[in-house]
Formats: sequence, structure tokens, C-alpha cells
Amino acid sequence: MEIKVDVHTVHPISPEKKNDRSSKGPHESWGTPDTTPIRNVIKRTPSKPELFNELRSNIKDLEQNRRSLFPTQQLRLFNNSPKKVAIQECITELEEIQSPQTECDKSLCEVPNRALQVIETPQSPVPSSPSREKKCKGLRLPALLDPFVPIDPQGRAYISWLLLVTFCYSYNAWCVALRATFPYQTLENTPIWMMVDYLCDAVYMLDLVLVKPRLMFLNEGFWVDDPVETRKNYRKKLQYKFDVISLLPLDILYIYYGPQKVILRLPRVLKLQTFWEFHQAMDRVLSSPYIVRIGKTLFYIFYLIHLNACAYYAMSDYIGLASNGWVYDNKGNAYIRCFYFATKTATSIGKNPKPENTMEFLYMTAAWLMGVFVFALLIGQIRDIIATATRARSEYRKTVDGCTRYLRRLNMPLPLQRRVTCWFTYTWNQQRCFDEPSILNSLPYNMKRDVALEVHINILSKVQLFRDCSSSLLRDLVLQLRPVSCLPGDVLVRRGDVGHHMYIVKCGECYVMSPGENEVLATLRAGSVFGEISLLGIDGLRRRTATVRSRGYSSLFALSRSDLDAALKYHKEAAQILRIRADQIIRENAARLADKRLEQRMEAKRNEEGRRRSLASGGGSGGGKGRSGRARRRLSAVSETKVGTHGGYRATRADRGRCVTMSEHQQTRAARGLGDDV
Ligand SMILES: Nc1ncnc2c1ncn2[C@@H]1O[C@@H]2COP(=O)(O)O[C@H]2[C@H]1O
Repeated sequence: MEIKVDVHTVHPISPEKKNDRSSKGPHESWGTPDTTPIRNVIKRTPSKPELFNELRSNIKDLEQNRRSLFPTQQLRLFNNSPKKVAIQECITELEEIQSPQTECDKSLCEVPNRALQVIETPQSPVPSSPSREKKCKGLRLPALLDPFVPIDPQGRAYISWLLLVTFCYSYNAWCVALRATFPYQTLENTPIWMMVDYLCDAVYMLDLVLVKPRLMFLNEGFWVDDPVETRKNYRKKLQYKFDVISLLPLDILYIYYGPQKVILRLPRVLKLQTFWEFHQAMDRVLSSPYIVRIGKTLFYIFYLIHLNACAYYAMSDYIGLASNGWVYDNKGNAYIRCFYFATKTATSIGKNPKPENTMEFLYMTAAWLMGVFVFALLIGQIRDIIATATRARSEYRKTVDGCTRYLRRLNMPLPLQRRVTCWFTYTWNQQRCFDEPSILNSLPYNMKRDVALEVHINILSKVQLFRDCSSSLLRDLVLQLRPVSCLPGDVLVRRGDVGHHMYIVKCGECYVMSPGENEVLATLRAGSVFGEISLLGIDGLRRRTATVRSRGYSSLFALSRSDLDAALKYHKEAAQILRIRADQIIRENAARLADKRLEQRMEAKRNEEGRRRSLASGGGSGGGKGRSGRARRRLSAVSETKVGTHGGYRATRADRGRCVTMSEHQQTRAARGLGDDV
């Protein structure tokens, strides 16, 4: 029989959830894929005890169901109904199964239920494993050494372990050849060499037995952490075979050949896959993986030279040290001299000692061929890696150079050229690229959106519009926002122009200018929105109502008219908010204008009064004094009103009905994120 077993059956559940299980399918019982995204459902034939336990839990669930469906009173009502009889029969049958009668059944019950073991994994945040029980008793094991805990192949612990194995591998790879050819292993230091050897072997063994078999893996898009499955998965791999062969205990033959026969440890070099795995993992986790890639290529280059040096020494020793002009002359440090010789032969043709016999000719030919093909390839690889690492910067340089050359060719004014260069520098420093959206293009839509949200969430959360509307508005718009950088004094929108974009201030400050551009109406800071009025299609307001300038360097997000229209079609509340805000700004601007006009009129009146007064004083009339006294009284009354409103928003008779006082007005602006009045 085949049943579906959730390999995450290992998740502990709360009592309420346990009750819920009865009403759900086998997979739903652990939550929908939304709440527990990493889930495995694999088919495997359960063992007898597992089956029995499964049945027991089903019975419990059924019983609970029965109790909730038919409370005692209801059961009394249906006392003799055929339904009740059927249910009771069913329950008796299940109870019979539930209580193990035979010895065999009893023994089955005692078998620990492996399927229900709770295993600590990244997907089961509340684990309780046998190892956890041990921990409670004070036996604390690191997760990597706990045989009941599966290992996350992308976790720090595993990568650190890979580093240790790689270290042991490198030791074996370098030292086996070195000790087998050069006379560096002596009788005195043999115990030290052997101690390090067997420490490395212990690491290899732990890796084979304890670590790799617990490595979680992806199966049909789900992480599998079932110990049986992870073990099976490892054993299926070629890596497992290599790992086993690399541990062949050929050094038993030391008994016959003596511990000087280090070449018997050659199989240890076969654990190459772990070395690659480590580099792949580092490549994934490091912020600048180029260093790892260059390091790996350099390792190959030096290792090949090292092998050449060992071969040279072995041949020299075989032919006889200092026996001819080609072989090593047994002077100086043997390894350094041979390494130097190997580097020279691999990287240059000619000017090398002349080979004198077939063996030497063969060596030289092989060394040169390796230099031409292998080294050229590896050095080319390093060049590629460096080129990839600096590609973005070189592209930036190319774009800037191309643009400045173009402007120079067109004889553009120098200040304009300087502005362009300034813009390039600022944008590069801000974004490190010029086409930010295209970088994410290869990602699926949802992922792209999540990345964009994560990147810009700090600033977008400050935008009042997004705070007042449903979060889906932000999700709909986040990918349509285009970054824009501005230099000090740049005009972002000009009064009277047709509006194509609205903007969100990301950083920096922007000034909303008065119609004559001689006064700042408002200062817009991070999170403020502007340029939306002319996009809303309000009659008579299809052009920019004000000029907006960048105060210093600033970064903004631009949203096109079509994208805004598309979003507002589905987010009516946002359209409403924008309209209310637009209405408020228009009223404010109109009030300001009226205020200004009144002030101008008063000024003119004052001048007229002054003129008349001077004329009257020239005529010496007492009536003139009376008139100017009245005028002065009127003016002081007006100025008192101004002082009363604290020099702020002055309510006039004309707009008293529709305007608010300064303090109210400021509060409203602050609440709506309109920026500060200046
Ligand atoms: N008094 C003001 N306070 C804040 N923002 C304003 C003010 N007047 C105009 N704006 C903004 O400046 C923008 C200019 O272009 P729009 O008319 O499209 O939309 C305008 C508003 O978003």
C-alpha cells in the first residue's frame, strides 16, 4: 500500500491545529503553501509501525470529529437512528484496531514513530527532536554534529564545514606530491606528518558519514529534509563514490613499504568535488565573488606549477642530482629552485637549460604545451573575471566619455557640459548604474516587484498617498517608478507646461515656486509628491500650476501619466485622495494670490494716501489732517490683523469664507504631506 507522507511530518502542531487536521486533507493539515512555502510531499511505502501509528492518529481525529458533530444531547435524539448505529459500529471497529491485543501489536506500538519525529529545519521553526530532548538534559550538540538535524546546504554552518574540508583537501593535494618527491619527510618528523594526515582523514570520514548524508536537497521544487531521503540522495551521487574512494585506507600498506611511501595517500586527492562545492557556495554568499573566482584560478595555476616542480625534482633525482646541465644541481632550497624552474619552463620558451635525454625532452615539451594551453587559459580566465568585476564601471566610463565627446563636437556651452558631467557623477554615486530597471528584467514579475519594494520601502513608506490607500496601490506602482537625479537649481516641472509625469521626492529638497518665481511657496522633502495636478485631468488644470526646482542634489521617482491613469482606474480611493489634495493646493494658491493682490492694492492705497497727505500738507488744510488720520487708523487696523495672524496666512474679506488660518493650514499641510510653506 502507498500512502502520502509529508516528509515535514516533523512539524509540531498546537492542540487546536491538531483538531483542525480532521477537517483538512493530509497536506493542508500543516498550513497552506502560503504559510509554509517549503513543503515536501513524497510517496514512500510506510513501514508497519508507521502505518499503525497513522491509523491511531486517524482514529483520534475521528473521535474528536464525532464528539464535535454529535454532542451527547444530539446523540440522544438520534438514539435509534440507523446513522447512529452505523457510526457506533464504525467506532467499535476502530477501537478494536486501536487497542493492540496481540503481543506483536504491543511491540509495534512501542516502536518509536519515526514519521512523527520532529526535525529541526529552517522550515520547522518549532522543532523538537530526540537531540532536542538531549539538549534539555544538558547534552548540547552543535546542529552540524547532531545526527537528527538535517543540514541546510546554504547555511553558514555547512559552508564553514566545507571550508574545513577544503583546507584538508588542499593539504593532501599539496603535501602528498611534495612528500612523495622531495626529501621533506624524515624519520624525525614522520609522526607529526602522520598526525596531521589522520586529522584530515577524520574530517573526511565525518564528512562522509555524518554531514553529507544529512544534506537537504530540492525535489520537484521542495526541500527534502527526511533523513532517509537525504541519505539515499547522497548515496546516489557520483560524489559519494569519489568520497568513498578518497578514503581508501591504502596506508595500511605502510606496514610493507614503510611510512615514507606517501604516494599511498594519493586517493585523498579525489575529494575534489567538495573543493568545487566550497567555491560555488562562497561565490553565492560573498558580496564580491570575484575574489573567490580569482583565488580558485590562482590555486589551479600554482598547483600545476607545484606538480611540475615535484616532477622536475623527481626526474632530477632519478637521473642523478647535478649529473648534467638540465637537472637540479642540488644547490640552495630544493623546493624553491625547482618551483622557479617549473614556472620558467611553463611561462617562457627558450633561455631554459637544454634537455639532454629523452626523458628531459619529454618533460620540456609537456611543460611548454601546458604553458601554451593550460596557463594561457587560466590567465585568460583571470582577465575575464576582472573584466566582469569592473564591467559596470567601464560601461559608466564609456557612456560618460561618449556623451562628453558628443557635446564637445556640437560646441555646447561649457557650463552645460559641466552640468552633464555632474549629473553622470551624481547618478553613478547614487545608483551605481544608469538603467536600474533593466537589471531586474530577467526576474519574474512578482520577484521583481518584491525586490523593488524591498529596495525602496524606506522612502515609499513615507509617502502619505501610499499610507492612506490600500497596499496593493504601492505594489501596482512600485515597478513603474523610474529613478531621476537632479542637480542644484534644476527645473523639474515648469508652470504652464503640459504634465507627463508626477514625482516622489526620494532624497533632497525641491522648491515649489510662486508664479513670478520670486517666492518659495513650499519646500518638498523626502516622501512628498508633486506634479500630480496636471495629470488628473481636472478641467482648466491640464497644465503645470507651478514651477518646481531642485534645491540641491536630489533624487526622485517619476511616474508617467499612463501608469498613474492605469493605477487610478483600479484604485478609486487614491484618485479621490489626489483630487482632494489637488483641490486644497489650488485653493491655497488662489488664496495666496488674492492675498498678494490685496497687499499690492493696500500698498498702492498707502502710496496714494502719502501723496495726498504731502499735497495737503503743502496746502496747509486741517481737513487733510483729518483724512490722513482716518487713513492711518485704517492701516493700523489692518496691520493689527496681520500681527494677530502672526504674519502668516492672512484671511481677507474676499477669501475669508474659503481659507483657513495659518496654524490650521500648516497642520493640514503637515497631515497631508504637502511640504512646508516658506
Ligand atoms: N502650494 C503648493 N504646495 C505644494 N505643492 C504645490 C503647490 N502648488 C503646486 N504644487 C505642486 O507643484 C506641481 C506643479 O505641477 P502640477 O500642477 O502638475 O502639480 C503641482 C503640485 O503638485
